[in-house]
Amino acid sequence: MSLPYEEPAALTGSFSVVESFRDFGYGTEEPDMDESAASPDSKPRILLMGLRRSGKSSIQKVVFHKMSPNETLFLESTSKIYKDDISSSSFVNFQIWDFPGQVDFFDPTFDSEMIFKGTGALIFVIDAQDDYVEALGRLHLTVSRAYRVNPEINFEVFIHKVDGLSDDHKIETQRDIHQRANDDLADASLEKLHLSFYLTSIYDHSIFEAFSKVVQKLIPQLPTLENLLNIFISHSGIEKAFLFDVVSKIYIATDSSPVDMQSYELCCDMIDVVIDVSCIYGLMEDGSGCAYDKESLAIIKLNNTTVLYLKEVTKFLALVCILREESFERKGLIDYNFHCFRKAIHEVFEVGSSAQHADRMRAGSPSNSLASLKYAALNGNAV
Ligand SMILES: Nc1nc2c(ncn2[C@@H]2O[C@H](COP(=O)(O)OP(=O)(O)OP(=O)(O)O)[C@@H](O)[C@H]2O)c(=O)[nH]1
Repeated sequence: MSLPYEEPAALTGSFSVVESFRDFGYGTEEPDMDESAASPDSKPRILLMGLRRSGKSSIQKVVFHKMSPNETLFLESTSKIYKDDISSSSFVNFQIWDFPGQVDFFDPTFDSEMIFKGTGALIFVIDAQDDYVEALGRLHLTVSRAYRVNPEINFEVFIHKVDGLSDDHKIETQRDIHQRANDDLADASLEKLHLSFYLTSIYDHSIFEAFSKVVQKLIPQLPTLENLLNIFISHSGIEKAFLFDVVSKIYIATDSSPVDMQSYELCCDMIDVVIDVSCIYGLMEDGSGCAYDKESLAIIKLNNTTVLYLKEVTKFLALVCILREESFERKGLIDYNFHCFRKAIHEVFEVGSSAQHADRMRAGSPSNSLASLKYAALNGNAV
């Protein structure tokens, strides 16, 4: 039985402007004429590869199309490359190409030049519940071939379906796969080819976390975003802040304190609550209106003196913060600093018109307002 193709969540339809990066095929809030004219195939891409039934389509459907994990049981095997352009619904502005498990690199119709040249990341999915010897052989063949065409690709290995494994077994499997894959590369004198490994499952948040990290590596402005988040939280008494792509719940940046899974899950759940409540009570009677827009703001006080604070940053992005109740007493300060932060984010992504962008590029100077941004410090002084 095949499931009908699922449109991204309801909130996507209400978005009206395009927000995206420029350097890696990302644009500005004003739709760029060149980009809108560009063929979807020219967009940078993330490839999902791996053996049959390893879980590639499930990952793509769960992360980007809100399919519930249980529904993936009914997904049919992919028989040809499925190109999914998610840029209309998400900040993540590239294509995801889902490959069929039986792809044959030696088939003359397989154009590796065309496929690997415009690729930003290649995700190789290994089913950890299955015998992975064949998958390791396939991984080696795939990455070595892709590396020869394009050494700039980020190679990411998802050790997938780990929900069926005990904690010890997970660690052991990861160690073993890591060791064998790198030995194979060393034997082929491909030590420079770097593989990153993630333990993933569609039945918890690990798949969103892993995808977040894959996407972050493709964001040229990541250090700037992290810096802005660091400044924002340190001046506002906030413990942790994530910049979320609302539709996919991928976090595209966070401050430099370590991410613990629980905080990330808490923030993901908050997004779900906000969107659900907004869909029920925020839309017009005829169903028109936006579930997520400029006014989107939510504060949730937990019974352990923790406060969750969500605010709209751009039409695709939300800032979700975790802070203590005492710090939230200075809400005015937080709001002021958020205002500065939001402005800076818009500057980073060149929210201005494409003409302004071109002018700045010609002048070679960063934006003035970003340089002159002033946060209010906790002691009241501007910094
Ligand atoms: N337990 C578990 N099962 C999963 C997970 N992800 C996917 N599956 C299951 O794995 C099976 C295969 O998933 P698909 O997404 O169709 O696999 P695929 O790699 O796209 O398969 P092909 O299209 O044949 O290449 C489905 O029954 C999924 O429900 C996971 O994280 N945990």
